[in-house]
Amino acid sequence: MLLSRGRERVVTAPVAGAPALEVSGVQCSYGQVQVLFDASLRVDQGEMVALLGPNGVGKSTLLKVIGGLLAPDAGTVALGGLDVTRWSTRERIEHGLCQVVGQSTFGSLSVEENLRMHAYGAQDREWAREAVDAALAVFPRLEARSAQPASTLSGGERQMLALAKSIVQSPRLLVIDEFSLGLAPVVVGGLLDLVRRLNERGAAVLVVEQSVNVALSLVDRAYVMEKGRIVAEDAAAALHADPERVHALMLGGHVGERP
Ligand SMILES: Nc1ncnc2c1ncn2[C@@H]1O[C@H](COP(=O)(O)OP(=O)(O)OP(=O)(O)O)[C@@H](O)[C@H]1O
Repeated sequence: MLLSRGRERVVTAPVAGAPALEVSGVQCSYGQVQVLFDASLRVDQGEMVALLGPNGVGKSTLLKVIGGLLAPDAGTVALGGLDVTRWSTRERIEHGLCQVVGQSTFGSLSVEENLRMHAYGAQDREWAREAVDAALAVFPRLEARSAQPASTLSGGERQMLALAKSIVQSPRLLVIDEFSLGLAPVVVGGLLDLVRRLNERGAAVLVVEQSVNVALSLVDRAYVMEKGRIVAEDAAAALHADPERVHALMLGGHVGERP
């Protein structure tokens, strides 16, 4: 089914019951150097999943493939049951993908202007205004700073703004890369609550996170990546209960090989 919203937008509705995200057999290279080898993972609708692994194993590269920033040499990416492997990043966003990478904001614009900019993509002014108000209501710290330039926000507040943008977008799939990086534990705790709330509002979540404890406290299931391959997959509770196994996996051991 095709949905039209605004002049240029033609968005395809997801297939009922299909996973929010399905990555199958992805191979990817930078020049002659292959970085991803047959990488596959799935995030069901309403599910929260973590992608774990030591530095440099290919996690961010896989996120770039999911976001359409890198074309895979082989394999497919499906969002809501639709093969989007050849879709542009913009088309994927219109189809419900939102990627939160770092603390990306426009520093010279105010908090509110940053949010409105994201909402403009909707080309529906009334909806945009409501979405910005709803996002500010979820983040009282941002609401109090709505007129302040984003460049003057703290790291945690900037991360909140990045997440608030995702509320404005109402994504079906929220992909977050390293949101705890450099933030105080109390701020991370608040952000985790907000991601849970976004999930309750219907977003499936894929999070790449260096801190295993942070990730496992949030998600239902986790994949572990090593040297461009997914080498383990388990329920977060099972991984949480077996810190030695997780430690070995994060050090690049081969414990708990994927069948
Ligand atoms: N633009 C690029 N050109 C060439 N090589 C790259 C490029 N980006 C990443 N790489 C290499 O690809 C490999 C995987 O990098 P990637 O950033 O995906 O790993 P990661 O698991 O996200 O690491 P980290 O946890 O440290 O962020 C690394 O060896 C990295 O040096």
